[in-house]
Amino acid sequence: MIKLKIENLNYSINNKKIIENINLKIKEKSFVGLIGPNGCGKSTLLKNIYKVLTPSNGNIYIEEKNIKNLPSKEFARIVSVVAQNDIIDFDFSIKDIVLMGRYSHKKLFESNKKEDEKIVDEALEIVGLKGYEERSFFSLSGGEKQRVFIARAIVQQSEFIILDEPTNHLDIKYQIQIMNILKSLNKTTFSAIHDMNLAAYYCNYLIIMKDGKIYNMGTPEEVLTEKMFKEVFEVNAKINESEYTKKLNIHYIP
Ligand SMILES: Nc1ncnc2c1ncn2[C@@H]1O[C@H](COP(=O)(O)OP(=O)(O)OP(=O)(O)O)[C@@H](O)[C@H]1O
Repeated sequence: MIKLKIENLNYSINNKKIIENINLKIKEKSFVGLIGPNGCGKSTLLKNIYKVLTPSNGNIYIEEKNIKNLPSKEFARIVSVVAQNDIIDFDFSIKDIVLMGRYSHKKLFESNKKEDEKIVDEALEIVGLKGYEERSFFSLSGGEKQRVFIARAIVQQSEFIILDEPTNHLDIKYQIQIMNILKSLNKTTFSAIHDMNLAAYYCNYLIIMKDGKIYNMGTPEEVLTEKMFKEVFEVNAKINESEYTKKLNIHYIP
C-alpha cells in the first residue's frame, strides 16, 4: 500500500521557488531517507507534508486522504512528527511531554486515563527512559531529549513518522541508538538525514534533492553513486560494500 503520495508539489516564498515539481510515493513500512545538501529544500518539503507550511500548489495524500482536508486531530492520528530543533520553553517533566502526544486521542479537556499512562510507560521503555518520568526536560542530554520526542511520537500511535534530522548534534552512540529505535518501531518512516553512511545502513529507499527538485530516488545501492556525490554534494567519494555490515560504505576524498 502507498502511505504517502505527493503530486506536483511546489512551494514558493515571495515568488522564489523553494521546492519545485515534487512527485513521489512512499510505500507502507518503508524506511525512507531524504538527503541533499544544505538549503536544497528538505525541511521545506517535510513541513509541507506535516502541514506547518501550505503548498503553493500540488497535492499531498496520506493513506489516500488529501491532507489539506484533514482536521488537525485526525492528521495527528495518522502522522507523528519529530521536527528539527523542537523547542520546549517551559520546564515540563518527561512524563508530561510524552503525554502531550496523546492529545489526538482525547476530547477537549478530557483528563489522562490509566490507559494513557500505560501507553506512556511503554513508550519510555522502548526509548530507554524508564525511571526518567519526573526528571525535568532541561536536565537531559541532547540524546535523551531526542528520545523524549520520539517517545512522544510513539504514543500518538500513528503508523507514519516524519523526522527532520533526528540524529543532528548527537554523538555516534546516540545516532545509532536513535536509528535502531526508529527501525524497531516497524512503521513507515520518512526522515531527513545528513549522514550518508547511516542512510545507507538503515534506509531501504532514498530520495535525493538538489536545488529544490528531486534529483533521483531509489535504493541506496541505486542512488548513492560517485557521480551523484560529485553532482549533488560537489565532493569526491569512493563507495564500496563494507565487509563488516554488508552495506554501502562511503569514503570522502578531500
Ligand atoms: N521563510 C523563508 N524565507 C526565504 N527563504 C527561505 C525561507 N525558508 C526557507 N528558505 C530558503 O529555502 C531553501 C530551503 O531551505 P530548507 O530549510 O528547506 O533546506 P534544507 O535542505 O532543510 O537545509 P539544511 O540541510 O541546511 O537543513 C533555503 O535556501 C532557505 O534559505
